[in-house]
Amino acid sequence: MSPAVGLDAHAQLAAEHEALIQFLYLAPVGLVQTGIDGEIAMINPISAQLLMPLSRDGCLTNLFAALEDVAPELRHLCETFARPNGMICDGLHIHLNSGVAGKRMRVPQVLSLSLLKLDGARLMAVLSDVSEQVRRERQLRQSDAWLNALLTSISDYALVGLDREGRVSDWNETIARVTGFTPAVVGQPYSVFYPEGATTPDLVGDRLRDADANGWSLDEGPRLRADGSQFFGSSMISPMPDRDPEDIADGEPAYCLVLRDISDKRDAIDRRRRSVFCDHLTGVANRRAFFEAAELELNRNRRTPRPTALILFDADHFKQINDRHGHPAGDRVLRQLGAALSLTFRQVDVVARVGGEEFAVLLPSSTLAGANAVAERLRQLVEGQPVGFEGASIAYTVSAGIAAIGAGETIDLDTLMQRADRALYAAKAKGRNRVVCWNGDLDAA
Ligand SMILES: Nc1nc2c(ncn2[C@@H]2O[C@H](COP(=O)(O)OP(=O)(O)OP(=O)(O)O)[C@@H](O)[C@H]2O)c(=O)[nH]1
Repeated sequence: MSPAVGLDAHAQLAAEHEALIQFLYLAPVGLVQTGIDGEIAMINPISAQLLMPLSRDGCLTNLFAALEDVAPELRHLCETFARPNGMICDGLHIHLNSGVAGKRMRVPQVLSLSLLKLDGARLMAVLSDVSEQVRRERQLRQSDAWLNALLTSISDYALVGLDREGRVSDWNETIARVTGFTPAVVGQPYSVFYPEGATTPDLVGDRLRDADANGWSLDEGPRLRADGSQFFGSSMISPMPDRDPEDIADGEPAYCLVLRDISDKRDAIDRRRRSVFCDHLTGVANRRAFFEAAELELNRNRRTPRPTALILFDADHFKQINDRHGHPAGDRVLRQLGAALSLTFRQVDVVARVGGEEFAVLLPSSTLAGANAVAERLRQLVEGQPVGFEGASIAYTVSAGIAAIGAGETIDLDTLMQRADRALYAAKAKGRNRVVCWNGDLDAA
């Protein structure tokens, strides 16, 4: 090798060494190069900052000595490392609180140390402050422990995570305890906990929107266990706190459903509800309950367009029944009609007595044709079932008028009621004991 070439190579080596030193100094982690006995040959500023609080006399000359109080095993670990090079320890957590004075915030509490044997004479240590990460992990473990304690100790609540579409996002013991459902329930809409007719896909979505708008949505009524048996329950849905809907991936929990078995409170709840919202004679909803429910449904309808139908039923020649058999007999007929309506319509339909012998039924998510079919079934049922009263058999019939809101149509409740009323009037005019659906011609007539 000529002297000139040797000089060039030497200069290049020196430059590379300089660049390496620069890197070590600027690296975002603590780096310390030591001899095999821990004597420090090079230390970058971050390491110095992390290790200085550990130094007893204020000078850092030996890594093992600096860490003696908090990681006394380190020296022995290196001495017994037999291989010529390799990783002596990787991400060893060194807890500083016990040996180091000053536990104020910002003073590192936990260091992570990786120690690499470079060759027979040199070690390289990589140090970082992982206090925050360890604190978060501990917090997470504590929250998990709390949650587990809750999940194992509560017996009459089921805590169900729901995804953005209202599907069960994960399973836990409380779901099994209250409903008997296995992990196979994951991915199913939460209506799986409702008996048939107690909710519809539209209502499932409505409750989620209500929870978004108001912070929560509560409903009470019959609930279903996995074995098909029912219980009286309350369902409270609330959006997961502090979660941006945009950030929630498919299948991740977006809502929390608290399903509670309140069978023991059913009587009290029923009594309270009946006294405010039920018609005292027939037990179906009263006028007030009907108009409240109908307004609510039409508001939902405006937000999420879908068909909704309204049927008005009126007992035919009811005055004659009263006149011929007496008022108590008339009352019996009205009670029987209320019961027949409750049995014929779904639980999501609102059956109400809105006048003396007039009943209204609001059918969410139903078309005119669908409502017509059920109204006709009810008409035939009444016609074929005379009411027994004090030895007399009282045959009677009903007439019905139906109006509906098509998906995307916006009609207010007054207009809907007027249309159903006109259809009912037409049914009476055509001879009674029939069902008539509203159409534009009725308005003209
Ligand atoms: N028993 C009983 N009768 C009632 C009650 N409320 C209203 N009525 C009676 O229902 C009858 C309604 O009579 P109308 O409005 O003339 O109607 P209708 O006889 O049914 O004749 P159409 O409706 O035209 O077929 C009246 O006689 C009322 O007194 C009630 O709670 N109990």
